[in-house]
Amino acid sequence: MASLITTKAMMSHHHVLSSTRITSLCSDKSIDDKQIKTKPQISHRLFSRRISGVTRAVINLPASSPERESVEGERRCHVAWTSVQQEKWEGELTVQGKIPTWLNGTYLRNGPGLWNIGDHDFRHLFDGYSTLVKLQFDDGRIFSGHRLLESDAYKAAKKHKKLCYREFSEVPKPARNSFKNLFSGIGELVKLFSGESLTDNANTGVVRLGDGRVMCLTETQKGSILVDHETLETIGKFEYDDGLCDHMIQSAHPIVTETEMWTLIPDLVKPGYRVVRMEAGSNKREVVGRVKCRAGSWGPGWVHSFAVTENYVVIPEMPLRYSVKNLLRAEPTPLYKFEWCPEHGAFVHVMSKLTGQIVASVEVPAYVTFHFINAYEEDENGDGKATVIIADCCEHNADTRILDMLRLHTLRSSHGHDVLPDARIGRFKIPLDGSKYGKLETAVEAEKHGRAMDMCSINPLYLGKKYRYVYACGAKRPCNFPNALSKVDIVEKKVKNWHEHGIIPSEPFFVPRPGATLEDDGVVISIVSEENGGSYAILLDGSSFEEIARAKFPYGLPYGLHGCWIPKH
Ligand SMILES: CC(=O)/C=C/C=C(C)/C=C/C1=C(C)CCCC1(C)C
Ligand SMILES: CC(/C=C/C=O)=C\C=C\C=O
Ligand SMILES: [Fe+2]
Repeated sequence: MASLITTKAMMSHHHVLSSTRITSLCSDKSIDDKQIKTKPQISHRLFSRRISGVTRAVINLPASSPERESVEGERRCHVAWTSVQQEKWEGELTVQGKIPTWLNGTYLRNGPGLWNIGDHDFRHLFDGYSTLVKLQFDDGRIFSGHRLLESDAYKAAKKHKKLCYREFSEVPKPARNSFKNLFSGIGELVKLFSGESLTDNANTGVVRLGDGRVMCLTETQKGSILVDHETLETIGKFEYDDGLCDHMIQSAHPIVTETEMWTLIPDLVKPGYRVVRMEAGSNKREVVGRVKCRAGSWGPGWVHSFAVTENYVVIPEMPLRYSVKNLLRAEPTPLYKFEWCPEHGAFVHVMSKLTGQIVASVEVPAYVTFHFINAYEEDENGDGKATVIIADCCEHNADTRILDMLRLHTLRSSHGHDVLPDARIGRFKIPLDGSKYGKLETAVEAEKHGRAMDMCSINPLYLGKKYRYVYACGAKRPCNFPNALSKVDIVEKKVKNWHEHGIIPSEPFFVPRPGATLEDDGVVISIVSEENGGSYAILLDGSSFEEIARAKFPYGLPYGLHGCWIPKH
């Protein structure tokens, strides 16, 4: 059987893994002929298909695969939007350059990596099944691997060869029998509001909790799943022990420190958000306070992420709002489960972490953001009392088109075309003096980072504090998706960009050097999908933003979303 896994990788992963644990379909030398014949077939039925109009990259397919023949001569789509071809792989990567000796630990990245079940192709980037990728840095070497997360949604899809749970844009097909339909329609409604039909496909983020547990997340509360960061095995659901789960949804990006976790739980019935805190080591979230939405009876604003300062929680109320009407629709609307209601205002609320009281609630210009970057308190009078909250986010110029640009068909068919809507670093200024209005300004001229801005990270030691550097995906135009890594100095308003032709890099993740005193003393890690179907991990110097090292994967990895760092103990 032809395999892309190089001999070197096959030999060297024995350094970290016992051979019995190597279960990759292509890399395991120990599997016998029978397994070789059956396993890839099972895998191909689930994983490998032609996509309408375009074809998946074929680089992972065995030379003899019938799939290879059927795709020869057709246009390939970028590997970033191509499903992984096997459930798991592990091996050592060959490093070019030199990994800093202090970089010991695991970078773990989550993201949707499988976008089809049987004959059914998913519609949206956010629908894909969670695929974890690890880069384990060990004394200058990198041991790597990927693995599909064993969520109930993925396991059911694999077993029944069809979609069984509601994903971001996909809804399982109702039963065919029309008599049954009436009852099943009511049943579906009940299942939606009980959360039963919602996905637990935790494909968005991954965090290391203060007690060392590693949790994958998405926007459904069921989609909080614990994993083993070394084997990438799924441990099981994170069981919240607090009775707050009837609220079904959550922010995909909790804010986690060594001692606690903060998150937001939107309330679809009485539009608002619960602000909750969970102590490290606990499974119990305590409600610190509640924010009532300003836009009256409309659904709460979509809250993918939020921000904190040292003393406050910054809660966005975007004009892009959850829509119960759209939630009930089987077919997606242009804005999926949301609706755009700028006429009802855009707001930002600020809550005291200590008392749960709202200390500011301001109207701001309309905005669209997935990701807050950071926030801090500014003391304009120099008397030690905060007068204004600064909150920065990746802002899409209040243009909701970005949500639909992330449809897989668009991503696959428009590579190289300049169709990516402009984005910027949006800076909210929220006065703490009771003013009605806050400001939203462009922090740094967007042209300097190619008018794309998303998937950000900062030095985690500056969380909630005055800071200077943002690492994010920017662009080298023309492009249909952020295709560069950018380091933005928001104080000096300077940008350093890193780009190679045809690439799609994932979130640049900053890891500080232990003992460093400068904010940008550290490295930036990203995983890059290449136009030729390959992929590599890249390490940039946090200060110069120049390449320090790279390590090629023996196969192409799709785009991924967010990552975390787990230091070696
Ligand atoms: C990948 C990513 O960034 C976002 C994923 C969001 C998901 C899976 C949202 C799912 C939802 C449902 C399945 C129904 C309820 C609404 C909503 C939270 C949007
Ligand atoms: C990948 C993305 C936006 C890119 C646009 O420029 C958003 C991802 C959101 C979820 O994590
Ligand atoms: Fe996100």
